[in-house]
Order: sequence, then C-alpha cells, then structure tokens
Amino acid sequence: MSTHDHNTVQKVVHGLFDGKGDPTILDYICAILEDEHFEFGEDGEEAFEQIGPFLIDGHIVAGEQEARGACKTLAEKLSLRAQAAASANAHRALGTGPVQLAKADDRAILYQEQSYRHLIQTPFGDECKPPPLSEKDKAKLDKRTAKEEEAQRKVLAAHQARAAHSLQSENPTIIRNQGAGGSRDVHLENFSLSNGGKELVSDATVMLAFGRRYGLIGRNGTGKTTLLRALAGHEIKGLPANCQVLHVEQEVVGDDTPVIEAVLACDVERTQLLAEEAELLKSLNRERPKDGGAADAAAAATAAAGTAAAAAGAKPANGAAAATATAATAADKDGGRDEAAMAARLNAVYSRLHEIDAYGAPARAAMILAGLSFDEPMMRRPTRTFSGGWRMRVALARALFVEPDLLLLDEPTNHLDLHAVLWLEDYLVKWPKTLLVVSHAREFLNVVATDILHLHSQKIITYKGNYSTFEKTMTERLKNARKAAEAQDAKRKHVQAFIDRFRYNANRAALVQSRIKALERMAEVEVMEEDPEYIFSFPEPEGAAAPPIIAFNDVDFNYPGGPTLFKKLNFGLDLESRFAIVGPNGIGKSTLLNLISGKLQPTQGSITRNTRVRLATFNQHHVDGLDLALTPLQIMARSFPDAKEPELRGHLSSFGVPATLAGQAMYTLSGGQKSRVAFAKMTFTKPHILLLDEPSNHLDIDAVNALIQGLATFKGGVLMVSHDQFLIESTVDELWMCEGGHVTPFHGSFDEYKARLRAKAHVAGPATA
Ligand SMILES: Nc1ncnc2c1ncn2[C@@H]1O[C@H](COP(=O)(O)OP(=O)(O)OP(=O)(O)O)[C@@H](O)[C@H]1O
Ligand SMILES: Nc1ncnc2c1ncn2[C@@H]1O[C@H](COP(=O)(O)OP(=O)(O)OP(=O)(O)O)[C@@H](O)[C@H]1O
Repeated sequence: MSTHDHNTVQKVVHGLFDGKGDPTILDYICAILEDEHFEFGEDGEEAFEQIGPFLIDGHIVAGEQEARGACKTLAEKLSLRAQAAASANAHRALGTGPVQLAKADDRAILYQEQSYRHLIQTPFGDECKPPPLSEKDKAKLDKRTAKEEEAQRKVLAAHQARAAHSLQSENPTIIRNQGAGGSRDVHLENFSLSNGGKELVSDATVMLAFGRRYGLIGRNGTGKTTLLRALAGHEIKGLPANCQVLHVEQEVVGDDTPVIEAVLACDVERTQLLAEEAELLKSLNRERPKDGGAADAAAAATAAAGTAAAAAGAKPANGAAAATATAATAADKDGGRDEAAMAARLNAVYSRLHEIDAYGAPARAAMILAGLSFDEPMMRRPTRTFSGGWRMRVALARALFVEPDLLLLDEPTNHLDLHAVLWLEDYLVKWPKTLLVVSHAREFLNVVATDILHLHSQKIITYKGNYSTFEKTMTERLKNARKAAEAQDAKRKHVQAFIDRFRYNANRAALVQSRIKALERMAEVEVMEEDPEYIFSFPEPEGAAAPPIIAFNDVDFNYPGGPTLFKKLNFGLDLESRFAIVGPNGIGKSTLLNLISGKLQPTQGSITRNTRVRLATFNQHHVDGLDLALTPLQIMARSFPDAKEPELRGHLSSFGVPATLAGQAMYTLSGGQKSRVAFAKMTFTKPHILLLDEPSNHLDIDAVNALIQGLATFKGGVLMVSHDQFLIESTVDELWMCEGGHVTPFHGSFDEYKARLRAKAHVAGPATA
C-alpha cells in the first residue's frame, strides 16, 4: 500500500525523475501513488503495471527496463512497509514528533467524494448518504479531475506522436532481382514480444515457408498486430535482411495524386525510366512511340470496365523494337556522337521498360483497383478526395501491386464490401509469395489460408490447413489431451494407492521404492488452457413497445444535390425483425440505417416511429469516436452519470472488458477491445432495436460467437449491415438486398447471394502467379 502522503510522494517522484517528462504527467503519477489503495507489489511489479505505461509513453524513462527499475525504487521508498521501517527508525532517532492532521487533505475528501459519487447522484437511493460536499470541495474535485484528464491527454498526445513517427514509412516500392539463391523461408526462433509492459509472446518459434499463406488468429488483444508490427520493423531475429516485408496498416496519404498513379508510383524503376525516356525524347526531338505510354490510359479504362483479359494483354506491340528504330534513325540522320549515345541509352531504356513489363503495369494496377471496387473515374480522382476507408484500399492495392516477399495484412476484409472480399480471396489464393494475414473472418480464412498460426497463452502454434481444419484439429487435440490427462491421473492414483498400502510392509519395500520412482517419472500431461467462455449479454429492452415499431411509407431519399438513393421504400420493423442488409459499397446501406434511426429524414414520404422505442446503433464511427485519452470506465461514467460504478463495471465485463482493461486508457486497447467498449456503451440504455453496421469487424472469433449467442437471446429487433457470412447465417432470418434505389428481400441463401456476385466478377491473378 501507498503512504498516500502528498508531500513525500511529490518529493520522491520529482526527485527520482528530476526534470524528465512533462510535470503534469509526473503530478498525475503522484496522484496515482497517493491513492491509499495503491499496491506496489513485490519489487514494484504492480506499480509497474499501473504507472509503467505513463513513464514509457510520457518519455520519463527510456524503456521498459528503466520503468521497472524506477518502480522498484518507488516501492522501496514509498510502500507502507518502507514507510513503516522509516518511521520506526525516525521514532527511535527523534522521539514522537507532531502529527500534521491538516495534511489529511483534499485527497481524503476526493476519495470520499469519489466513492460516494454515485450515491450522491442518486436522489432517491436508499443508501446511507455521506454529508454533502461543500462548494469548495466540489471545486477541488473538479480541478483534480480536470488535471488528471489533462495529464491523460498529454500521455495520449505523446503516444500518438511516437506512433505516427514509427508508422511513417517510405512508399512501398517494387524491388527486383532480390533474394536470388538461398532459402526464402523465414525462421523466427525463440522470440518474445511485449507492449506497454504486458508480455504478449514468450519464447515462440515460427517457420514461414515461402509460398504459403498463414492465417494468424487469437483472441482480441493477444498481440497479433504487435507481431505484425515487429515483423514489418525487422525487429525479430531470423527475418533475412533482404526479405521485403510489407505491412498494410495505414491508409495512403491524401494528396493530389490520382489513385492509379499512387499505385503505379510504387514501381520506382518504371517511373524513373519513363522520366528518362521523356528527357531523351525531348533532347532527340522525337515523339514517344505510339503504343508506349498511351497504353496506360486505355489499359486502365479497359481493366476498370472489368475486362480482365485486357489487364494481361495491354503491353505495347513492341516498345523495344520501336526504340531501336528511333535510336537508329537518330544516329543515321544527325550522326552526332552525343545523339548516338542518347539514342543508344533510349534503346536500353526501352529494353528495360519492356523487360520489367512497364507497359503492362497500368493495366495490372487498374485490375487490382477494379477488384477493390474502384471504377474508372474513381481511379483518376486525387487520393485526397477519398475517405479513410477508401484510402486504406489504395494502400492494399499498392501492396498487392508491389508483391513483397512477405505480405502482412491486418484484418483486410474490415475495409471491404462483399464484392471486394470475394475478389481479394480469389486474388490471394493465387498469391505467389508468402502471406501472413490476421483475420477473424472464418470464410476468408477457409478460402485463403494454407496454415493457421494460433496465438494463445503467449505461444504460437502452427496448424496445417485452413480454419475449419484448425478447429477440428484443436477440438480433437483437446479431447485427446483431456483423455490422456485423465488416464494419467487414474494411473497415478493407482500407483499411489499401492504405495500407501504397502509403504510399511518390509517384504514389498523394493517394489514400493520402484513405484515411488515410477510415480516421479510420470510426466504431467499438458492440457492446453481453454479461453474462458463468455457471451455478450444484451439487456432485455425496458418498457413495452407495441407494434408497429417503425414503418417506412413511400420513402424517397437523396443527399442535397446528390442522386436519388432510395425510391418509394415501404417496409416495417418490429421486435421480431431479424434482417441483414447486403449490397455494394456506396449503395446506401448506412444511409438506410440513419433513416431508420432518425438521424436522417426522408426527402419524400414518411417514417413513423413508436415514440417509446429506444434504438441503438453500432458502427465504426462509434468505435472511432470513443475518447482515446479516457478509460472505458470513464467513458461509461461520462455517458451515464447516474449509473453506479459497479453496474458500469459489470456491464463492461459482460461485453468482455474485464476490470483490468476497464481502467486502461482507450488508446492502449486493441481494435477488438475498443469494439467491445462501444458495444457496452450502445446497449446500456436497454434498447428495443439494434442497428448494427458491420458489428463483427475487429471482434475475434470467440467474440463473434458470443455476439451470436447474445443476439439469439436478445428480446428486441435486429437489423444489421454485414458481409460476415457466419454471423449472418447464425443470426438473421432474411437477407435484404440494397440495389437500384430499392431494398428487396433476397430469396435464397448467403451462398446463393455470393454465387450471384461471383458470376458478375472475373479475377485475374497476381503478376508472377
Ligand atoms: N500501455 C499499455 N498498457 C497496458 N497494456 C497495453 C498497453 N499498450 C498496449 N497494451 C496491450 O497490448 C495488447 C496489444 O494488442 P494487439 O493490438 O497486438 O492485439 P491483437 O491481437 O492485434 O488484438 P485485436 O484482435 O483486437 O486486433 C493489448 O492487450 C493491449 O491492451
Ligand atoms: N453526408 C453525406 N453527404 C452527401 N453524400 C453522402 C453522405 N453520406 C454518404 N453519401 C453518399 O451517399 C452514398 C451512399 O452512402 P452510404 O454510406 O450510405 O453507402 P453504403 O452502402 O453504406 O457504403 P459502405 O458500404 O461504403 O459503407 C454514397 O455515394 C456516399 O458517397
């Protein structure tokens, strides 16, 4: 426990970190240490858990090791045990000194206030209320809260600055003629990884064989993204220096570059050669050969229109031959030596352009972009005109175009519509190099992965086969291990019984001895620790609501100045409704949810809504909108000031946000962990209708199962936009198709819907496939 003596803590902390870091952060750390319930733990271990991230992210210490050392020192100086020893010494040396009662100051008031806050705010609560706070104390409390929040924001800002710096990477570039000779497999041996002082991977060994496609799975927050980042940064031993690793993590920067150019720019050699060609042609006063650069636009247009054949065959008739002719003519006509040299160089440039398939590049780039749902006009638009989600697709297109030795993708299907997911699956199946993809989408993993890497209990185990095979193997292994453990246990008991029975029997002494040895030799059968099961518990809607809950009557909608998105929509929703809306990006699915929720109003027609009905929406904007500086508990307390802390904690925990996570700043949470907080926030009002926009994005496979179970027992209506086949098939009764301004039921299964989409698309493979 802490001494919670304000002055001592201030003196020790400021003395230890003299001049380092932001004083506000140091004050915040002091406030944490002064908490009378603060535990330092053995050698300051618990202190490290709590203040380590602030020390590291606030740049007060250089790294984890220094943070641990500092926490140990703080424990030695400030823990109650240390204080008791010090005071015993002081007592012996000085006798009893005056006790400064006045120092049981504002902290005590604050803690009293904080622990009673909910009672104070519950006017009719029957609990015994503490005496009301004076205005002065209230002001003190507000000041303290503001100060703490300011410190939290500074820590967040420091973290964001560091993250932005470490993510600043060069544009991905095609690297040719590399890695010739030698094995292109990657052996990562005995590596460990941690994040914010939390050990995520411990002493793991992983082999990535060239040409295989690995699906990396594991519960939210186990460290998958951390592993990809470490690989991309070449921070793990065993990754050959010449292995080109590309991690698609950040969207491309928005500027005036047209989308297709942003992709083509990755072929730096091509760009340089084309620039040199232009220079040489200018100096030689020549025109560019007809079928050279002009092929770019035509190829882009054709491929974008979906003619994949054109993507493969849009090379110029013979750029090099044309160049030879140009060069020869130049040399003959002018006879100048410089000109001849330039012409020869131009010839070499054309040869190389031809060799690297420079004229096929625009078609290839366009084909990839088309697969990711960019139409031709979109390919010509500057990247700055696109939203983050679309710029993420440009980043993905660039990586596919570059074709690195090791491609790292982190939940790529989250950013895509079903059309694009199906295209990507088909494209990756033909991927000629090594792929490591984090995904929670079963179908995607079933199609794409040749192997599964399971990150669990800080270990990584490789399973051959796709996700379904992994699931079967895992279940089988667990069953066998449990059986073996039971058999071993029975055998032990049997041997032990023999020993107990004949222990004092001199005739059997030798036998007993040998059984004791046998018992010692019997190894424990290791049974993999199973993750705790949980379900998302959606509270029962509060207050009866008679149908019709929501009815659309001849609803038309368009954004001001925009095209008509919906025409004469007529449908109703009630507590029994279980629908999923499917349709391509930009067709209006989110708009429809906004019309239902009342965020948008129809331009024609009307929507009637039962006024007693509570609707709750979950979408990525809600997840992204959570204040990263605050903890999940603070977020809940702000949104629901009348609720009591244990109730908020319980609710967070029912969505897989346990106590430790509830007190961690949001910015330290993984994608899936953040989604759970958004779920908890959304459902706290006990809504009647859930409007879920891609709810399974970021959730791990067990969490999706938990969501499915939760929705199965939910007593209200559900309308979701999703491309997650497993989720849809497990939760909804009907598919609604958003198409041509209408929303109509699709009479068929999800597989039939997919077959319909696939029939429309045609996918060409990667360049070297
Ligand atoms: N400062 C910090 N303090 C404590 N824990 C931290 C800190 N920063 C990160 N973490 C933890 O490190 C882990 C990082 O997880 P990472 O993002 O690699 O997980 P993931 O497996 O990719 O998760 P998801 O499936 O949700 O994307 C999380 O458990 C997170 O809570
Ligand atoms: N606030 C807005 N103002 C003007 N146009 C908008 C606005 N929001 C969306 N749009 C446009 O309306 C169309 C439908 O958008 P919406 O987001 O509803 O589509 P969606 O089917 O949900 O797409 P996605 O699957 O990408 O989320 C798109 O063309 C979009 O650009």
